[in-house]
Amino acid sequence: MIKAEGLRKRFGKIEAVRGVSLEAADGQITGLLGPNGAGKSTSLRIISTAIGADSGQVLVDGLDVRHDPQRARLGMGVMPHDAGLYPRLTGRENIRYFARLNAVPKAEIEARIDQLSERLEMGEFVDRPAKGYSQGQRLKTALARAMVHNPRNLILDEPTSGLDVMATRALRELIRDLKKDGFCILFSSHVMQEVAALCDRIVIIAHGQVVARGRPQELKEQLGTDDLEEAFVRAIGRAEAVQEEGS
Ligand SMILES: Nc1ncnc2c1ncn2[C@@H]1O[C@H](COP(=O)(O)OP(=O)(O)OP(=O)(O)O)[C@@H](O)[C@H]1O
Repeated sequence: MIKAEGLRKRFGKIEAVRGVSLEAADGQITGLLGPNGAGKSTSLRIISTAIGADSGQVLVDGLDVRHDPQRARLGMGVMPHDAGLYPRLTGRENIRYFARLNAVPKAEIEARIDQLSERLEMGEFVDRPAKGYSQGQRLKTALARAMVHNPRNLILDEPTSGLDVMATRALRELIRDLKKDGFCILFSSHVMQEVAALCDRIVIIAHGQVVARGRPQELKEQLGTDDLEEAFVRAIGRAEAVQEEGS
């Protein structure tokens, strides 16, 4: 369970995140949806402790990430926007390195990697250097790495970006399976169809602020349309109108 309250983050003159609050429950898929530059990655980076917020609070399974970042991190698996693999290491070595960082008992590491490699259908490439990986192979390795310490909360930043149709479908299936297993999944996307296909709850963000939230059906009702894509466009349009009034 992830709970963020009043997150704010400024980079010089740019206020990237301006009071974002959101909740992602166990056994649910929560989508953070917004156009380019809306503040999705920054919010997820704050939640996953990659960067600190200027203000606001993040609780992961009730633990305040600022007070106990190490313990909070053990409860989270994070797949950043750029997979961030070490190119000279093989997939297995990348995953093993993370397992050690996250205090997975040495005796369990190889079995865990084999299990994940099978679940994610990594095949022979897991033992090849990451340097030559395709985008899909990079993502699978990054996901295995995020899951190696068996965290209950998964944070995925644009997980399907750059994947072909088949790989996107496979990843969606996997995310649905993880949901059935009770994981709390929070992922970001700028593609409405992507979020519509997967999410139980959607949080729409624009200009660093949450502009609408709810189940897909609730969003359609709130924004007065039967079409989820149109609902997204209307929510963003309203945020832009408010932004222009204020400037
Ligand atoms: N390290 C940084 N230094 C300066 N500005 C930054 C930094 N990180 C993010 N920003 C700015 O903050 C704003 C929000 O960026 P962010 O990456 O969170 O958006 P996003 O919603 O994830 O966008 P995208 O869909 O394009 O990845 C943007 O204007 C971006 O340029």
